Amino acid sequence: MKKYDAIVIGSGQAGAPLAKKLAAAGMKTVIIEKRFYGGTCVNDGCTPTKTWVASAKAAYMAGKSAELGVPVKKFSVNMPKIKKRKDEIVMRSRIGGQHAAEKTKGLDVVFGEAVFTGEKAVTVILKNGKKANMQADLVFLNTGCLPLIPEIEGLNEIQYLNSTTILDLDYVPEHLLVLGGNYIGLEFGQMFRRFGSKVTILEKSARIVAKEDEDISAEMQTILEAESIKVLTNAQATKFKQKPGSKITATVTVNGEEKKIKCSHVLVAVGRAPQTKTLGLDKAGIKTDDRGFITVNTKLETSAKGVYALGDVKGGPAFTHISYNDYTIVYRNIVEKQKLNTNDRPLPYCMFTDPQLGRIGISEAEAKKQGLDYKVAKLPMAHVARAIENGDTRGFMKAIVDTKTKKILGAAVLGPEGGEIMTVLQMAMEGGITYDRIRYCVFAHPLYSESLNNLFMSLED
Ligand SMILES: Cc1cc2nc3c(=O)[nH]c(=O)nc-3n(C[C@H](O)[C@H](O)[C@H](O)COP(=O)(O)OP(=O)(O)OC[C@H]3O[C@@H](n4cnc5c(N)ncnc54)[C@H](O)[C@@H]3O)c2cc1C
Ligand SMILES: NC(=O)c1ccc[n+]([C@@H]2O[C@H](COP(=O)([O-])OP(=O)(O)OC[C@H]3O[C@@H](n4cnc5c(N)ncnc54)[C@H](O)[C@@H]3O)[C@@H](O)[C@H]2O)c1
Repeated sequence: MKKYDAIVIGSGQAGAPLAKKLAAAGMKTVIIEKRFYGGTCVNDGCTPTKTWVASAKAAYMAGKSAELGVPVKKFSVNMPKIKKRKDEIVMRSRIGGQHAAEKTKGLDVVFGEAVFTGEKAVTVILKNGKKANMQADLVFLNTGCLPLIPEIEGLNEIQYLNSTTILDLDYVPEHLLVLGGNYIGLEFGQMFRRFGSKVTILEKSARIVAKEDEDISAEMQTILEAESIKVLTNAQATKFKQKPGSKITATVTVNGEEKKIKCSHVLVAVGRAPQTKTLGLDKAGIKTDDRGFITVNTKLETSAKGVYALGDVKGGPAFTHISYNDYTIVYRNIVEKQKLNTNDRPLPYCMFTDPQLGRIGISEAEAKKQGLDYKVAKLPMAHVARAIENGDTRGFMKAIVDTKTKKILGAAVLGPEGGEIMTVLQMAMEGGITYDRIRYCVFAHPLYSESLNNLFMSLED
């Protein structure tokens, strides 16, 4: 039994930086990874998808360039090259992270699957089949999630894709049927439409991006439909069938009516499930909720003292920046003896459709539900000088403000550089800068953010 000060399980966006920092702080640390160093963000999430979003944007711009007076007579999508570029960027990031960890003094990097055998005791089933037993007073779980696969008749008999396996494609599917109309479904759906696939999106809720305000869902749908993406809401697949060598037939219910859709590929994008089943959590007294997510307090400590869960595996918002922030909270509390908790942090996020949807704070629906005294400022991108100049006026900016204090409570920016504009508003929120000040702020012309003047001019005092 090897004794460490800290065991980190999973090399995701919390585990990898945490392990290095703990070792640098003088704690003998081991990080255990069963698959690829860097976890989801680097290998199957943000890095590969945003690399493909860039290729898809290039295809979109090539098709649109005539509008800007630069006709591109003929262009093609070279999927093997697009995949190779993505693989190279992923590999650089994966290997870079792994080498940096391996070079860190006081840190052991072990490849294998970790399983609890007791309180603070872990066995690793190594890649060569051998076992390694280890123990530590502090254990950090950063085991992440995997795509959730719903039980639908015939789904397991077809070769469906998920957000990981779709990244292996080196060709463009003829007709991609996407289950799920949120982050993964919309980002991949738009991407593959731009690569040349016919795309149909099935969303079980009454609208896509269903957690956002209704005007966001409606505008997003208009944007996608303008690219000839078929969006079906109140829609669910009930059965899949495929005869050898022929197309997949999906039986779907749309608004209660049954119909058949023939497609060449199916992408399942209906959420993600935690990787906790095989961890042996019961051996260590670590509790989960009914969906298997690890229960933590606001300091990210689990029901077992000295065992922490970070990132997606603890449930709640599943974003790289949240996982990374989890690491800083845990590290600063343990090593720097601070008293940080998860309640005090903002929750920004950005959906990387084109245009992006940048979001921070509360939505209009939430303000209404909470009975707040609020006002809504709204500005169509068609009124934004930079958007007109760039020839892309899709979307709008929207901010929810407190009527009395004039503070910004939340914002949604669906438009070009929506994530960056949202971040400007996030900084104003964090700094307590009120909307009446932003209205007269001097911003460089003609930036998108300059239009925050006009956004808040739209409010009557
Ligand atoms: C397609 C896609 C696109 C995304 N795009 C974005 C985006 O643009 N922006 C954003 O903020 N977020 C995005 N996300 C979400 C983001 O990737 C995750 O929230 C983020 O990676 C956090 O992951 P994590 O740190 O919780 O763990 P992960 O990165 O999932 O790492 C967990 C690691 O633990 C390992 N592991 C699991 N069990 C064991 C075990 N028993 N023993 C050893 N190792 C184990 C796994 O192999 C894995 O490497 C995207 C996700 C997907 C799927
Ligand atoms: N840009 C980003 O930050 C980004 C990008 C991709 C993924 N992610 C993260 O990954 C997580 C997973 O993304 P996701 O899009 O798979 O999950 P999600 O939970 O965000 O959305 C799943 C969607 O599928 C719908 N759905 C559920 N069951 C369905 C069914 N049987 N048929 C049709 N629709 C169904 C849901 O109503 C929902 O709209 C997200 O929570 C997000 O945090 C983030």
